[in-house]
Amino acid sequence: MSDLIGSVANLTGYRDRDLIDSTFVSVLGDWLDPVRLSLYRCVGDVADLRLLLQARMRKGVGMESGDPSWTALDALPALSAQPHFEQAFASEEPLLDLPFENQEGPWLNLFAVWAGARRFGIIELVSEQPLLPVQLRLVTGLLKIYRNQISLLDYSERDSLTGLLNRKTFDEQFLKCLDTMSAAVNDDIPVPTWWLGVVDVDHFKRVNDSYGHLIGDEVLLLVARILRTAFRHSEHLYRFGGEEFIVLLRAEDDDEAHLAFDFFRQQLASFAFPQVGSITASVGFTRLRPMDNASGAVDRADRAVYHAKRNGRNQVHSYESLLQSGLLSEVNNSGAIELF
Ligand SMILES: Nc1nc2c(ncn2[C@@H]2O[C@H](COP(=O)(O)OP(=O)(O)OP(=O)(O)O)[C@@H](O)[C@H]2O)c(=O)[nH]1
Repeated sequence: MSDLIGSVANLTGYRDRDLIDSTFVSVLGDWLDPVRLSLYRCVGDVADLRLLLQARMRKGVGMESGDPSWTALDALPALSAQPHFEQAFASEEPLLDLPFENQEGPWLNLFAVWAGARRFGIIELVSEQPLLPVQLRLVTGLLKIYRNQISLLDYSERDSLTGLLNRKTFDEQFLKCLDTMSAAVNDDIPVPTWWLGVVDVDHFKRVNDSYGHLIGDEVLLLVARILRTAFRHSEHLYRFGGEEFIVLLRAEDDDEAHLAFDFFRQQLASFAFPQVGSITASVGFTRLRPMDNASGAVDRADRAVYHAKRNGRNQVHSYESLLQSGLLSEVNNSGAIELF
C-alpha cells in the first residue's frame, strides 16, 4: 500500500504530460498485472479524432513507449473505427468485461477520460479475469487523480482566452525540443529539425480601436482556432503576448517549414471574421540550433516578422533565407543583427 501511495505522490508531483501518462500506466500496471494496458490520447480535429498511443504495458514485456508525438494524423487509427471506444465515450460508466479475442477471456475494459466537454483519452485494460470490485475501485480512484492532475496542468499552462499554451510553458518545451536533438546525436540517429515561428496579427490595434476590445478578443480566439486547425496535433502552439503567437514544429527543411506557416497564413487571410471581415498575420520563423536559447530563437524569428511587416505584412519569411539573400545579416553569436 505504501508503494502505491508513493507512486501516486510521484504522479501528482509531475508537470510533464508524457511522464504523467507513462507513470499512470506503470502504477496501474504494477498493481493489476494486466495482459495489456494502454493509454491513448485523442488528437486532431473533433470531427475526426485519432488515437495517439501515449504509453503501454504488456505482460512479459513491461513498459513500451508510445507513438512519437509527431506521428502524422493519417497514420493514427481513427476513433470512429473503434466502436467499443466510441461506446465508452457515449457511456457514463466504464465498459467492463467485454470479450477480447475469445469468450473465455482475456477481458477488455475501457475507461473514457474527458477533459470538460472534450474527449481527452481512453484507457484500455485487458485483464486475464473480469476485474474484481477492489480492482475497479483502484482504477477509478487513480483515474480521478489523473484527471485532476491534467485539469490542474491545463489551468496553469493554458492561456485563459484562447486555450493555447501560455508563455510560461514555452521555455520548458523549447528545452525538450533541444533535448530531442542532442539525444539523436548520442543515439547516432538522424537529428530532428525544429523550427520556431512567431505569428503576429497585422494592424490589430485598428481592430481594437474600430470595434472595441471585446471584438478584439473574439478575433484572437478565432485566430487561435485557425492555428489549431492549420497545424498538426504535435505542433506546439503558444499565445506569447497580446496578438503574438509562437509555433514550434518539426520539418525537414526551410521549404517544408515555409509551406506549413504559409498554409496557416492563407487559412487566416481567407477566413471571414464576423464584423471585422479580413484579418492577416505576418510570420517569421527560424531553425533551432543545438546550443540555442529560447530568447535568442524568438529574437531571430521576430527579426523575420519585422521584415514581413516592413514589406507589406501578410507574409511569411524565414530568418535563415533572409540571411542567405543578404536582406539580414547576423553580426555576432548573440544573435544581434543589422537590417539593410
Ligand atoms: N482585444 C485585445 N487586444 C489586445 C490584447 N493584448 C494586446 N492587445 C492589443 O493589441 C494591439 C497591438 O498593437 P501594435 O503592437 O501596435 O501592433 P498592430 O496594430 O498589430 O500593428 P502591426 O503589428 O505593426 O501590424 C494593442 O492595441 C494592444 O492593446 C488582448 O488580450 N485583447
